[in-house]
Amino acid sequence: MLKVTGLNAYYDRSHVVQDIAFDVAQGEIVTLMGRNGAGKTTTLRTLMGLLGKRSGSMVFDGHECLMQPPHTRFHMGLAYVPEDRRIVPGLTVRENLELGLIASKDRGRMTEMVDEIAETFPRLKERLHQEGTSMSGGEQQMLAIARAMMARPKMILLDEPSEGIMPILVDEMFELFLRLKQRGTTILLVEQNVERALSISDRAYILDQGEIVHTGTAAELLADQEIQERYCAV
Ligand SMILES: Nc1ncnc2c1ncn2[C@@H]1O[C@H](COP(=O)(O)OP(=O)(O)OP(=O)(O)O)[C@@H](O)[C@H]1O
Repeated sequence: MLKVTGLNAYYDRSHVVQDIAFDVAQGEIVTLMGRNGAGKTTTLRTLMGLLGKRSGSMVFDGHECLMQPPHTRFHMGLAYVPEDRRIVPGLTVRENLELGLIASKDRGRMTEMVDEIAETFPRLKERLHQEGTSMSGGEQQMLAIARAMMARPKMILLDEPSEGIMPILVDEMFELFLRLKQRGTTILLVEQNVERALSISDRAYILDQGEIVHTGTAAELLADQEIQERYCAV
C-alpha cells in the first residue's frame, strides 16, 4: 500500500528526516515510535505533502506521489489526522463531518456517509447537532478521525490520537482502529502510548534523530524492554 525509500525532509536548513525507508502493507496497522523530536510528525506531514522541502520516493497504492500536492494524495485515498484535531468552531458535529467529504468526488453521498460514519462512531451519533468544539478532547479526537474517514480513505495517518484523552475513550479509540482495520483500512500510527499502540499493531518502526534505528513485529518490540527504554518515552 505504501513504500517509502530514501525519504528526506527539511525545515529550512534543518535536515529532520534522514534517508528513511519503510513500508506498510494493505490492511496493516504499523506504528512509528520514537522520543519527542525524533521526527515522527515530520514524517507524517511529509507523507501528506505538507512539507515543502523533501526528497526520495513514496509509492502509494502503486503511484509515486512524493512530489504531488496534498489534495492529489487525498483523492488517491490518503488521509491525515494531525495532533491538533482542527475541529472548526461554530460548526456542529455533522457540519464538521461534512467538511471531510466536501472536496471529494463522492460529495453527492453526503447524507449516506454521515449516516454510515454515525453508526461507526456511536458517541458522535448522539451529538450530531452539538457544536464540535463543545465536546471533550477525546470526543473531538473521535470527530477528527471520523471526518477523515468520510471520504473512505485507503490509508489513514494518525498523529498521537490518544494524547490528553481519558482512558475510557482511549480504549474506545483503539477498538475503533481494530474495526477500521477489519474493514480494510490501512493505518500508520504515531503514538507515545507505546504499549497500547503495539497491542493493536502488526509491526513498528523506531525513529531516532530522524533515522529509522529499529524495526520488528509488534510482538517482538513489546517483549523488548531495552529497546523501548532506549528509544521511546516510556
Ligand atoms: N516547523 C518547524 N520548524 C523547524 N523545526 C521544526 C519544526 N517542527 C519540528 N521541528 C523540529 O524537527 C524535529 C522533529 O520534530 P517532530 O515534531 O517531527 O518530532 P516528533 O517525533 O513528532 O516529536 P513529538 O512527539 O514531540 O511531536 C525536532 O527537532 C523539531 O524541533
